[in-house]
Amino acid sequence: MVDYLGDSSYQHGSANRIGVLVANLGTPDGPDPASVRRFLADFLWDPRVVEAPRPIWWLALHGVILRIRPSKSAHAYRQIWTPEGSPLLVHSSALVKRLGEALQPRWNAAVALGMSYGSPSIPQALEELRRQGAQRIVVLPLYPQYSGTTTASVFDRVTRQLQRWRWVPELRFIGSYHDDAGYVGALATSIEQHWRTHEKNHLLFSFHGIPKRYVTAGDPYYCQSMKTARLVAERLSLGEQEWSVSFQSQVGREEWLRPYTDERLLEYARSGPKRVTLMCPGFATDCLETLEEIALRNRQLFLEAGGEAYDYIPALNSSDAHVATLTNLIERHIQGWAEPSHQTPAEADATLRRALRSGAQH
Ligand SMILES: C=CC1=C(C)c2cc3[nH]c(cc4nc(cc5[nH]c(cc1n2)c(C)c5CCC(=O)O)C(CCC(=O)O)=C4C)c(C)c3C=C
Ligand SMILES: [Fe+2]
Ligand SMILES: [Fe+2]
Repeated sequence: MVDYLGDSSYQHGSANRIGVLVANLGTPDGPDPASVRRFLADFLWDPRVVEAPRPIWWLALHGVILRIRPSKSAHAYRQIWTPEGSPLLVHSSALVKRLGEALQPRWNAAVALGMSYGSPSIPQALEELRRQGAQRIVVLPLYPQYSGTTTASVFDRVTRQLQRWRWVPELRFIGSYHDDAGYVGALATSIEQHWRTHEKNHLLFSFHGIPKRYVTAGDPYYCQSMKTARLVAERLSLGEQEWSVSFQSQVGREEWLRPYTDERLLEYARSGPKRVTLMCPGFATDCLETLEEIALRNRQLFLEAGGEAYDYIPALNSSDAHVATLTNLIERHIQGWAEPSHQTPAEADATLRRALRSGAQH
């Protein structure tokens, strides 16, 4: 159970460092059915994601879903796969690299990317932070709106791994940033910039859906999504007819949050507005659900049903505005941890080594 008994170098490398674990959902290792199957088996078995009685769900998952969905999803992944790999991983890695460049010099913080499903995993990221001497860890799930299905599964994976640590770090967990002024401002600026070079059309905010039942049971996701959309619309001084919200990516037969993005787009294609701008504020980075479902599939659906114009505004990804916003968010959660240091990390290390040599207990 405890892996680190007798590891004398444990956390002494650069004592008292701050670690930042940036978490995202994850993605398959490749756009082939076998890789997608491995990813979906892990993802869809998470009781945070699918709340169903385990034995029945196991039979449905392994008996039906994992026999059909992997090849369909692999086909979708192939439409958006890049030479560098899955867009979600490419954008998340670039974002985390830039966050590291911003946070390392100011706080001597170590930053690592960990995914709930697939790799790099959350345990891998935590072990990397531990190796780098992180004794205080901020966890930032890249989900602006809290949901039990996403944010809480990051929490589960973090705490499950920390149960194996002898010396658990101090921990701060960022639950959501759906109404953060920097985040709202970055979205609004991104839309304004888009409208400088494209026509200003009806703005449809499409969020990933979840089963309606979860919201009825207390998940704040719907309210936080609506608030984000309202705040961005207010920043842009949009009138009531100029924007709306919908929910995408339903899976299965149960009712999910409405209106569904594809159904809403078909209504718009028939009876207007026939010219739309799409944005997905709930996705910190572009991924299958934005690039294949929104930018390709729904665009085609809309235009073939009589729609006239359809623009997709990319996620914030590793843009300057996103890096600045998240750096600021993390720094606010570091406050009070990072006291002005009277010793450089090297001096602190030397002090510790002296103490250990002189036989001091620790
Ligand atoms: C079956 C239930 C699902 C729930 C509930 C759910 C919630 C949810 N998901 C995201 C973000 C992402 N989901 C992504 C892919 C994806 N999601 C589901 C199912 C549920 N999601 C599936 C089966 C898949 C895999 C792809 C497919 O087969 O359709 C992704 C993209 C991953 C990628 O590799 O690019 C993201 C991101 C949120 C934010 C959310 C609840 C708020
Ligand atoms: Fe999803
Ligand atoms: Fe999907």
